[in-house]
Amino acid sequence: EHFEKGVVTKAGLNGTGLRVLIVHTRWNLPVVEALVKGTVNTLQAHGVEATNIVIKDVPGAYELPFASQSLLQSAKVPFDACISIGVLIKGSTMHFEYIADATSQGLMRVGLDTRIPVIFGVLTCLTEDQAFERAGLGRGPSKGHNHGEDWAQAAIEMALLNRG
Ligand SMILES: O=c1[nH]c(NC[C@H](O)[C@H](O)[C@H](O)CO)c([N+](=O)[O-])c(=O)[nH]1
Repeated sequence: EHFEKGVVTKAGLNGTGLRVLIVHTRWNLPVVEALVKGTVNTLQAHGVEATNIVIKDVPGAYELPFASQSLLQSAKVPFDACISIGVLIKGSTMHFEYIADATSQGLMRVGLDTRIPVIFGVLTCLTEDQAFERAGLGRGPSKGHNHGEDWAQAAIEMALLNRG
């Protein structure tokens, strides 16, 4: 295991044969698209076949819990993990706080209720720059780090743990 930016990744994660659902929002789409790309590339780099990655989109972060639950429960072939991706950027009202809290509590509940690991792939940013940096699109001296890479690894690790 090595320690990088607070993420402890496990060496040797093998995702071959795992089926992963990705649900992403359309709000702040350029950042979301970079996060989805980082997630898919990392899943495939760890052996998850492209045919085993299903990608669906919803309007915003508030829709992520319902859509994740609905898609997990209606799947003809069960998923081994779900990665729910969105980008919340603080505006001038309290809207951000309410959505961030509802979405994080909701996604936690979906994982526990469906017994399928749901990875919290929602960036809760105070500024646009924070969002770009956490998608590896940093516009300053550093490009930042694409958190989709971490979410993909967490999904594989949790799916394997859940398989027992
Ligand atoms: O995904 C987001 N949804 C946002 N709002 C929409 C919300 O997620 C729902 O789609 C909407 O409230 C309808 O349910 C955001 N802001 O309001 O700022 C945001 O930054 N990101």
